[in-house]
Amino acid sequence: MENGTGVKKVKIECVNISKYFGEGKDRIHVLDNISISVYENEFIVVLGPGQSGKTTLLKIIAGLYKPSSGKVYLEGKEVEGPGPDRGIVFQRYTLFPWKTVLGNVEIGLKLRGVPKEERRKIASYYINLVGLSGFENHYPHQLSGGMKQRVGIARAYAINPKVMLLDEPFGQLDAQTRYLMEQETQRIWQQEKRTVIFVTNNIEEAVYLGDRIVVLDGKLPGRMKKVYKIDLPRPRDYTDPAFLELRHSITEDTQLLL
Ligand SMILES: Nc1ncnc2c1ncn2[C@@H]1O[C@H](COP(=O)(O)OP(=O)(O)OP(=O)(O)O)[C@@H](O)[C@H]1O
Repeated sequence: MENGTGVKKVKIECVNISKYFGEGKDRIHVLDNISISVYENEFIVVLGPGQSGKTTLLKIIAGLYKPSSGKVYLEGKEVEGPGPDRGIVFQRYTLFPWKTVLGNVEIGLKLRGVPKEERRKIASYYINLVGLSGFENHYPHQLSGGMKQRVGIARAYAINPKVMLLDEPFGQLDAQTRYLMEQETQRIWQQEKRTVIFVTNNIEEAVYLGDRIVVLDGKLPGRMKKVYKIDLPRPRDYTDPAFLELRHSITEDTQLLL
């Protein structure tokens, strides 16, 4: 995170982001004055209950929505639309059903005109990183939910984005698979550091993964309620007393909201 001079480099900066949808009496105020600086290689978790504007915030950072006011900067440059410098993993599986695992992971590289041999090499590396070696020629319908999200993560990594944006990627998985995927996410991130913004409504997941947790208020418009710094060593352990204590105190702090 530090650049050798002890100064942390800001990767993403959200400045006074507010967002409204609709007009007149149908106008909904979804986000209010959100400001966050995310440092290089930091793992930021945005934690909030359903309908607190988390996905909207992520889509604004992705450039898929424009903020009603405020600005997002990536490495100091204003975000004006989507781009390959941001890799996105959504809650719902967004794989192409007619493409194999390899085809799905390669797609971003193919679109950028990376030659076949090179893209195969890059895709194979990331398929291996997410633990799917041997499944290159499988189609999405042959994969479990956890495996599909692994493909989504490999695909996002393969384009070598500056920032990874993950929107409740494990929200659809059963509890067991979710734990496994959280552990895998931590392992992958420790192996291949990236700046990550990870959205969830799950406190335990937030404490397990985050360097910092940004808590959004429970009712619309989403406002920043509190920011926690999580200094627990990695790999983290769900049963470690320090982990449980933090989880407990964040739950107590936010129980009216979550
Ligand atoms: N494209 C849109 N058009 C109109 N309203 C929208 C749009 N996207 C989001 N909203 C409004 O914003 C509110 C918050 O949605 P958002 O998906 O950002 O919240 P969230 O915290 O991610 O919720 P969840 O955890 O349930 O996915 C929604 O209730 C909806 O009213």
